Amino acid sequence: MITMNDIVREGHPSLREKAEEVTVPPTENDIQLLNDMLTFIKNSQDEDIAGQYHLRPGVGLAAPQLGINKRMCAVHFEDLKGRLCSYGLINPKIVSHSVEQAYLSTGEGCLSVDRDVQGYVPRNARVTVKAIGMDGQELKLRLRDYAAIVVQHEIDHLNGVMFYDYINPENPFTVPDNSKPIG
Ligand SMILES: OCN(O)CCCc1ccccc1
Ligand code: NI
Repeated sequence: MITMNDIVREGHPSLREKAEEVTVPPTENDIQLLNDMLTFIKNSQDEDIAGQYHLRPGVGLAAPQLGINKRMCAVHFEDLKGRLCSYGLINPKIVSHSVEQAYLSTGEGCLSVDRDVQGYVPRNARVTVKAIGMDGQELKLRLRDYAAIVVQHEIDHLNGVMFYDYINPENPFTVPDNSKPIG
């Protein structure tokens, strides 16, 4: 099972590289890895398992965080309206997005960042994502607010982008005019 020892931290090159497209159709190994990533996220949200294996709770994980430079990521969380959002995404691509931006009022964190980085992270409030799912089929997701923020955080990892790259260095709590707080 994936544990925190498998997650690379800041300074590891794979967090700043562009990950490679997964060949289509994905191999059994690709699907198995995505399953393992999804299982890690679920485990990290289970008090008992997380306590036993010292897992930091997370709502997503991207393959580069395991030092694997493949365009794969997984998300598993309930959005602020209690809707379950659980996906393994292969070669995800944002095909369109809103002009309006959104940011988590709590700021963001990252399993690959062992420090607290304060500040707002402005992102697209709504995104349309095309990807290949765990079943090898093409899927299209229309996401908004919290779900849009989490999936953008993960897709950023596939492009070597970290959440704090978006924080305004002069004033970390300034946000663009056309952005709204989430949560
Ligand atoms: O890349 C996954 N990750 O490091 C875990 C935390 C994910 C995450 C946290 C806050 C806002 C959006 C996404
Ligand atoms: Ni992260």
